[in-house]
Amino acid sequence: MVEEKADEILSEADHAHVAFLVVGDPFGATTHTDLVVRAKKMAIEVKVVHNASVMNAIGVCGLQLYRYGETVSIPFFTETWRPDSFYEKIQRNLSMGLHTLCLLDIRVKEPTLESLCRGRKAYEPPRYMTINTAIEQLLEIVQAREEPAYTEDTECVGLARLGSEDQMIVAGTMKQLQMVDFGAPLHCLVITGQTHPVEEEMLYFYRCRTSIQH
Ligand SMILES: C[S@@+](CC[C@H](N)C(=O)[O-])C[C@H]1O[C@@H](n2cnc3c(N)ncnc32)[C@H](O)[C@@H]1O
Repeated sequence: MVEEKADEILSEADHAHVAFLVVGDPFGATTHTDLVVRAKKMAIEVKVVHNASVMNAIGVCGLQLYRYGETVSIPFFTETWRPDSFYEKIQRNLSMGLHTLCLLDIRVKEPTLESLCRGRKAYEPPRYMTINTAIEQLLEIVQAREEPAYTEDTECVGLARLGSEDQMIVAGTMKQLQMVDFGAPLHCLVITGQTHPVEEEMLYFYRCRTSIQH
């Protein structure tokens, strides 16, 4: 709705107070910033209540928020659509020694192919990308590259259900993390850049061992 029918949200503000609730921080997504820009252009007063975001909650793994480069989003690959534009961003971050936060695709309310053809409303079951699928796709796109920015031995941190009682954080190589069952969504992944000794000390607590880490 915020992407396609923002006008409906904004036009209500003519005669009523409108609240727009988001997951995470309102400025954790560009579409929300766009909504504020449009509201301001229409002279609608905007008040923001900030919230915790995945963008700062990942600090829990010990990698310093100051030492991250551009965040990337990893979409589900399909048979015919396998975009890899995130690769250059990861490469750039790693060349500067910076960490990369990878946000993983969420597919909810996706119309089924059948419903699109028949004009009836039916949706695919929701899908949330796991850390395992993200790593599989990340490794697939470096297969054909001569000097890949990362390999299956690159250090990463996988984080699941951040902020909940059963959050799970495991540090290890891509190959190691691929073997871990992170459980229910949401998942995200950090590709580790150069680390400071204090970052290493903290990562030690989450290092991939034979038992599952919490
Ligand atoms: C498009 S981002 C939206 C972020 C949100 N606006 C915020 O500020 O937190 C959604 C992605 O962030 C990551 N994410 C959000 N919350 C998370 C959590 N609690 N634990 C792990 N990953 C999370 C997942 O990869 C998820 O698919």
